[in-house]
Amino acid sequence: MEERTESEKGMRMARETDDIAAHEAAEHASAHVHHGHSHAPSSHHAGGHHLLQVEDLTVSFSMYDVASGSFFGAKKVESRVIDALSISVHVGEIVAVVGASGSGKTLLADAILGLYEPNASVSGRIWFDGVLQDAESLAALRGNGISLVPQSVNHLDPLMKVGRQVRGFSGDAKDREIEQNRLFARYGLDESVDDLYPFELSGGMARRVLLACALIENPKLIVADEPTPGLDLDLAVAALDDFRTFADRGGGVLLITHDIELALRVADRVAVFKDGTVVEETAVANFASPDTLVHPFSKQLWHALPEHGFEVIA
Ligand SMILES: Nc1ncnc2c1ncn2[C@@H]1O[C@H](COP(=O)(O)OP(=O)(O)OP(=O)(O)O)[C@@H](O)[C@H]1O
Ligand code: NI
Repeated sequence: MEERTESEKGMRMARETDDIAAHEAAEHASAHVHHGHSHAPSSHHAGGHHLLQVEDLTVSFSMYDVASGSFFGAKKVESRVIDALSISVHVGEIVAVVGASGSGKTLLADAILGLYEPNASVSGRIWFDGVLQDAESLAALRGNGISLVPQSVNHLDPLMKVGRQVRGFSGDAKDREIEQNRLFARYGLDESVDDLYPFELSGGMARRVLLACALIENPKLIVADEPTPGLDLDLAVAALDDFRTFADRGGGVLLITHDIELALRVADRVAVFKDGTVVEETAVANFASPDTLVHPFSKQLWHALPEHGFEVIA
């Protein structure tokens, strides 16, 4: 019930330059994680900013607590599902977000895309490409700088043929068609899929279509919310390799996934998510051993990996 409730209507607009200056200073004071991938290391030092920077993000929902009395006397309660979360993605980087089901990963994706449920109240700061955003500007960046690979295949328009959806409504029609053909070939989608409606797709095909929709928009940042379930291993690997290529060419990827093994293959850093916040943000290399991981939950995740015997430690 403190200052957070003041921002019911969306992201607080903290446009004071002092804020940003303080943030940049803090950023440069903290040690950067360097990794083996071949992007220009100057890209984030020169500009002094991240591609994406989320600070102190909090998302709560107001709901009626029917357990608290009679139905009509039910109190309205606030449930905080994302709590003071910070995360960043540099140019050239894939940051994997791993964690338990229901820990708020999809809500983080939604917040970055400027998608809010009517009963949500959101506070915090999100910078994209060095510019502080609000709910409206994030919504404007959707498909136009930031692309989402949504978790649910229900995001496809049920009444529009697949090819039309993949090509979208901006850009040069001819270029889009060429790119569509390339993506279809890449993901083993037959030409005939162009003419299908979403309900005619299998789950795996729908996933591949969602990937194509995001990649064709030529974004700077891809937020991928569980992009691989339902894909064969080689298609999942192909999808992640594409994210790697995309990042190496100067993009950024926030990769939300349950598949830690696959994530470790391509990511530069891992953000471990628990109960609505990032408990540890670490270089992929630190996942080589539980000793280089700091938080007990990260160690638990390590032990639960298949090659470490699915060991569950209380
Ligand atoms: N509109 C809403 N109103 C109330 N609670 C909500 C709403 N949307 C999401 N939640 C709650 O927020 C929590 C986080 O949900 P979210 O979908 O972000 O989790 P997740 O980490 O993506 O889970 P999964 O790994 O299963 O996809 C859940 O407990 C969910 O029930
Ligand atoms: Ni989710």
